[in-house]
Amino acid sequence: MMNLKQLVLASHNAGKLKELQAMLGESVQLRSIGEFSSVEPEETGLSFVENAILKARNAARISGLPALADDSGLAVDFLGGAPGIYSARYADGKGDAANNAKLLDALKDVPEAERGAQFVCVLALVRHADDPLPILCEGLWHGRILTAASGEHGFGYDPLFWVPERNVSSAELSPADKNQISHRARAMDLLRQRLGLK
Ligand SMILES: O=c1nc[nH]c2c1ncn2[C@H]1C[C@H](O)[C@@H](COP(=O)(O)OP(=O)(O)OP(=O)(O)O)O1
Ligand SMILES: [Mg+2]
Repeated sequence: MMNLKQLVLASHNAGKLKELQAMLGESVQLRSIGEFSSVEPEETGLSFVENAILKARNAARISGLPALADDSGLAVDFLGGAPGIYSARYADGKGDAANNAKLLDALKDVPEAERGAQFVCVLALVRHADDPLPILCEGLWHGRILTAASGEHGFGYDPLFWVPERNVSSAELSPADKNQISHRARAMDLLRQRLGLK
């Protein structure tokens, strides 16, 4: 289908690169778009799908290689699905710690039963910048937002995301465990199937 030994990851997030590379194994080498450019494209889409495609096309254009993009985020029930596609920008670009603090504040006094949330991941793979048929795969992960941060692993909102099936926060899971059950793992599972890698 395409030469998957040279796949560029359209992401400047080191946490994503680590997780996706671990899931793909050694048969596919993911190269970061950071090797080619430090300019991040503006994520102007209104959906995870649109932003994933936009990032993948941009990376393919810059690198000349097939490109994989991951657009992901946290949809909190009590907030009507926010921050959603704006998760990375929730605290106006001040970073993970500020995002987490803002989320804790937004859910202050909200009881446990109303703290449901989903991590969402959309993966988009394009063979070239103008590919008319991107491969799209989605994964969801259901959990709850904690009332305080817990755990040191992972990135982003992991310290605030309670994983009911394991009784720990996402940041308390080992990387290997997170990579078995996360939203990203589910999306990658579908992608591997679509590519005939499993
Ligand atoms: O497994 C996860 N564990 C914790 N947090 C996560 C996860 N997956 C996504 N997230 C959060 C991080 C960021 O606040 C937003 C993604 O935003 P998103 O634009 O897709 O990624 P990004 O800007 O960090 O890197 P890039 O766009 O270059 O791929 O959702
Ligand atoms: Mg981003």
